[in-house]
Amino acid sequence: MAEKTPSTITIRRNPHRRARPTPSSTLPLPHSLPSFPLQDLLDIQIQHTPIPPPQTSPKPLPPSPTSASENLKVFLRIRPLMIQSLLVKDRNGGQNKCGWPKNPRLKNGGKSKIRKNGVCCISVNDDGNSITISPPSSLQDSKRVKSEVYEGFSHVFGSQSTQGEVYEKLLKPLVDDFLKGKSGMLAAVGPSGSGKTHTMFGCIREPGMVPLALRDIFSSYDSKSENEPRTLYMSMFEISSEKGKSERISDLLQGGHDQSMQCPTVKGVQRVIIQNAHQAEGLLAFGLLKRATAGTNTNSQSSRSQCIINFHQATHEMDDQTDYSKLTIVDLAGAEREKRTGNQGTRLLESNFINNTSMVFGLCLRALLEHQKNPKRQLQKHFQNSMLTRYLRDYLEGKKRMSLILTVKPSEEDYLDTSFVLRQAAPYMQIKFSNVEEPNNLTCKRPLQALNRTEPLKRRKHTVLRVSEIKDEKILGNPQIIEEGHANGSVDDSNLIEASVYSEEFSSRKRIPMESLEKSLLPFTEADRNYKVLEGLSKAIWKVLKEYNEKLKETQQENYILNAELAKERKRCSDLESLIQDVKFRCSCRKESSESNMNDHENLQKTSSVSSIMEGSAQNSFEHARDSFEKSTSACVPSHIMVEISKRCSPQLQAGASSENVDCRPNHEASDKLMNSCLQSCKGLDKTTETNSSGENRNHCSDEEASISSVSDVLPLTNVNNSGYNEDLINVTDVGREYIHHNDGNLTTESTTESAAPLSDSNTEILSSLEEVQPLTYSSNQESPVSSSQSLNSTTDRSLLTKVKQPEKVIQIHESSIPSDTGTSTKATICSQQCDHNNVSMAVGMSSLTKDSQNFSKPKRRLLPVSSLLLKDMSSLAIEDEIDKRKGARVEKKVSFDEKLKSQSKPSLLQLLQRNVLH
Ligand SMILES: Nc1ncnc2c1ncn2[C@@H]1O[C@H](COP(=O)(O)OP(=O)(O)OP(=O)(O)O)[C@@H](O)[C@H]1O
Repeated sequence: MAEKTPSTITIRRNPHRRARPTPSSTLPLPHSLPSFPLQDLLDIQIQHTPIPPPQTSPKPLPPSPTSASENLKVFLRIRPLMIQSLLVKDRNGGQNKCGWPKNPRLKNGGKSKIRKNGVCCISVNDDGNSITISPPSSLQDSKRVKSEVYEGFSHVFGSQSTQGEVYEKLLKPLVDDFLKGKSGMLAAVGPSGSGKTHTMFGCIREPGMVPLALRDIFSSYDSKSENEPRTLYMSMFEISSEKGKSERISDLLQGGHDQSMQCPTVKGVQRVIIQNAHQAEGLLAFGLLKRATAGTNTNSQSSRSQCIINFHQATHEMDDQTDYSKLTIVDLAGAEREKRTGNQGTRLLESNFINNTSMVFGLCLRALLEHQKNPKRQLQKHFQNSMLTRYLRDYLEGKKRMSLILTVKPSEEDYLDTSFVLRQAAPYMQIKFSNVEEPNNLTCKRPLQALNRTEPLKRRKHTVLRVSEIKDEKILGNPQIIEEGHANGSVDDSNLIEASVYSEEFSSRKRIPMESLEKSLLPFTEADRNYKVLEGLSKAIWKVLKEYNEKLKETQQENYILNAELAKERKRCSDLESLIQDVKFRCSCRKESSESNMNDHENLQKTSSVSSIMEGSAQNSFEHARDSFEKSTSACVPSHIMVEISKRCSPQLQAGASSENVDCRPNHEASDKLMNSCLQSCKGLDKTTETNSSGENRNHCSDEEASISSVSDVLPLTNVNNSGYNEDLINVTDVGREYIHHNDGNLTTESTTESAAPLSDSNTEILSSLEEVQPLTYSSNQESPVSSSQSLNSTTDRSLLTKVKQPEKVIQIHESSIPSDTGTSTKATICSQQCDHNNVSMAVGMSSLTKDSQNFSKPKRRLLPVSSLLLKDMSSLAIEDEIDKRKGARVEKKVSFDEKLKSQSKPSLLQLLQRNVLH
């Protein structure tokens, strides 16, 4: 059912809220929103304070004289300008020991600007506690930088101040406290070449703070020696850069070596008992000579390390390791800009180290100031970032008194460096030392100070595991620190370190209840869980990377194998190519050498195949044809010819059929002679052709034709290409021509006889037939274009006939019987097979000549027409090469045409023979 929807919607508005005054004593409820303090905002009265002049910077708050706590004393000393000019003079005069090239960015090698150094940019105000620094005119115009006033210094020493004046105000109070048992420290801070080392150590004519302090101390000892005999110890070492990568502590006293540091003490640094001031000055001079210095563009003898000198005072009742008071004097290496110094290489690495240490030093003081302004804010542990600050940790954390001396250069050229140092150091004056240790507390050494803090991560892990391990033992470290970190919402690494330190310290002493343990373990259990999660994640990543590494190795192995196989295949290909080249070379050699054509292996195989084919069929046909031939020609062919035919043909055919290496040359010659003999024998047939028309011969002929066709089938002509066939035809033609040539010789001797008539009469047809063949001869052999008619008509021209002849062709003649229906017909079956383009093996099955005629008185007359007709008929066959047959449809047509010719060749040949014989 559909619910009924109200026709009207009533919106209920909440009643108007009235702002309730929040009781000041009670906190607001968490769910109640405080009212917007509009009335309070309207009641605020804006006080129109006078705008300070633009050229002056906002004044830092001066230390309140009424404050009970003691502020950090910051002194300022301005180096004389004259000295700078002298330094410049030395630099230009070649007396500068600086071996580094001058900064190329400085125009004219800095000479023009150096001359401007005569202008001072710092002026000491009348109160003696403030200065006014004015930028150069160039900066005032371009960047609109105005003059700045820095005040609040404990004292400002002008350029004309002496070392004694500085000592009286700077170090004398610290020395007095030192003698009274109060520890203190004096550190010189300032840019490079500003006079820190000069202020601290001075020279023979103007001894610095340290010699003056020694003199003051020993004078005090001399006056109080009888009452309170004390022993003064001295140590001197430097902290320098180790190739720009790490820090190194070197003992500067005689016989000192590189030392290791265990905060805040330096392990192994010599403590030398000072007997008098003269001895101490000698040690100082030795230490300064040993100190790392180098020349830069700003200072010919620039300090490259932080030098620390400690004076320890002890009474005779104390042991060596217990100090009554301690005075530390630190000469920092001056911060420097690369643009000014032009440092390169090692100097640049040193410069980075020096600037880094100076920066950390300033950060520690800033952190201390911020912590003092806001005690809830955790004191940053910047002191861990350098050895110097670690060593001076107590001073930088405000637990011991210290004083700073800022040294600056007054020239306009150094305006940027000077203003930077002043801007950085101005806030330091607000640092207070409210928790200064009493003199008696100086003897107390914290156990944690002996711990090495260079491995905080390792210590933290150890602490976590340690806490988890001691969970059952209900032992925990300092709960106060842990709770402090827990109250702040986060546990800082430093707190963990501290906790670990104090846990070790207190673990053996204090047992706490279980509730506190569980409460204090919360951050550690969470950290432990996070640690385990990260550990599992890292293990998983490591496992995946390991698997990928294994796959990569497998792939590389496969790649190697494939490369090896590829190399093998390439080698094999190269061998095959070389083999092919060798075969080609041999083939070319065979081409050139016609005598050795048949020696080729493939040709031999083909020849052997042909011979093998012929062996079966031709042998039978031969036997049959020979019988027929002997039978038919026994009457008309002379007996000696028959004997010759029998002699030459039979062994050759038999040998050719049986032997693989058939040398067709003898067969060729034998066949030529056989042909000649046959033709000669046929000469006598021309007389009987007209009278011979017996039907027996026709029947016999049909039988013989069947045998010939069978031979033709066995010996197909498809292996004969155009050229080969033409060559074969030429050979056949040559046979006839030889015969003609041969007869020509006979005719020459009998030129007036009757035998000359057939050459001119009936042999005109032979000539015409040969004319048709002759172009093929020239086309295939590129002979000179001599017309066949001419050569043949001039029967006496032996040269031409000889030219037509190609003795290189290998011809193999097979005898077969070609019966003629007229009794004078002659059939020649050409069975040729071409092994290659230049190797022609031709088998001509010479049919037996059947003749009924008994008269062989003029064999010449009929011989020529018969052979010419035979050639003409054969030329008209246009037998194609088998290779061409395989090439396509066009070839198929030819194949069909050949087959057609094969089927039609017999009647046409017979017709031609009959027609010519009748003619
Ligand atoms: N108040 C001065 N009176 C006379 N000569 C001074 C004064 N201040 C510095 N000099 C000279 O200036 C040159 C550079 O001074 P010093 O080597 O003390 O500078 P620095 O601040 O120590 O430089 P760095 O930090 O590179 O070591 C020295 O030859 C020194 O004698």
